[in-house]
Amino acid sequence: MALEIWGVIRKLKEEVESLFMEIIEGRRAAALQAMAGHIDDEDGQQKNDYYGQDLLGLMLAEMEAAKLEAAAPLCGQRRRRQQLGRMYTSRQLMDECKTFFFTGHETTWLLLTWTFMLLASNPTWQHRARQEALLFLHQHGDMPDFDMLSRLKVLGMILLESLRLYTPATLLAREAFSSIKVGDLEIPKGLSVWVPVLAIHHDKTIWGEDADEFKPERFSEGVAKACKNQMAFMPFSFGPRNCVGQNFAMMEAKIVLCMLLSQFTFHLSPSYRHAPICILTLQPKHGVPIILRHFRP
Ligand code: HEM
Repeated sequence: MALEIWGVIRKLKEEVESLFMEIIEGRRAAALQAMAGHIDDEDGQQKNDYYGQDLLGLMLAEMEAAKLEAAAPLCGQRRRRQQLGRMYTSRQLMDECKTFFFTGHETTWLLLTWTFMLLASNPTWQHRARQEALLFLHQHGDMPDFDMLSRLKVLGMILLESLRLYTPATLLAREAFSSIKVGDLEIPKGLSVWVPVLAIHHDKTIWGEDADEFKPERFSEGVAKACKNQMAFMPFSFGPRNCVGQNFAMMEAKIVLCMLLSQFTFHLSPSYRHAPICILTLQPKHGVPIILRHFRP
């Protein structure tokens, strides 16, 4: 049985990797074709956006630039690029794509899924969120920028409370590279340390007796005032390996919420069964069926 599972995992891994490789090679081929047809822009400068402006495009353009520089006589810039390790192989590029896809996709859909469940079960907060979204869209139109989105206070509080109660990444794993002492704890070299984020987010000694309740107002004056120790709120982790996509994720979630709240009301389907389970991330075992109704202001 165990061997069978490893076989399935290996097959899935190969499938995912060949899919990413196909995307990368497809992008490269399209860029080469575009370059062959149109080398210079109006100022006679070589264009560098043939690969596209998304993350994959930027990484491919950087790889190409590093390759060209490697072929040129050694200069300061070339040395700098090599120092920064930008001479990626296609395999490394594919690994980067995998990291971003898996860390960025599932976590964000889980944040949105749990937030819709919470709003559908809390009509008062749903109403407050919709009022804010409608006012925001009225003031800023369809193309809000990052600064504007950061002013969405009610939606921000709701998302933080959702990240606290149903944090997508339920635990953080680390390994001690050397023996250290943390408070009273002696941690020997090589020990695996798991930080139980979900349990910390529900700890009544930190958040109060209402720790299990949905109360976005606890974040009305920021994270520092919401609990006894602001390090206890860690949906995106802390330190040098924390989430590089956290601002992007919050921005994305606010845009999706604004758009849907302005057009629909949400109600939990009677078939909804509340069953969060941890499969690395915190997922609704039976999904979150929601009934949408067109909203007319
Ligand atoms: C609600 C959404 C998200 C949550 C809750 C989340 C959570 C986390 C957490 C807890 C970590 C640290 C893991 C650890 O320390 O072991 C992490 C790392 C990471 N996240 Fe996110 N993430 C989210 C969205 C995103 C998005 C949208 C992206 C990319 C666009 C992203 C990219 C990454 C990457 C690349 C890392 C690894 C950073 C490193 O190892 O240096 N995440 N994320």
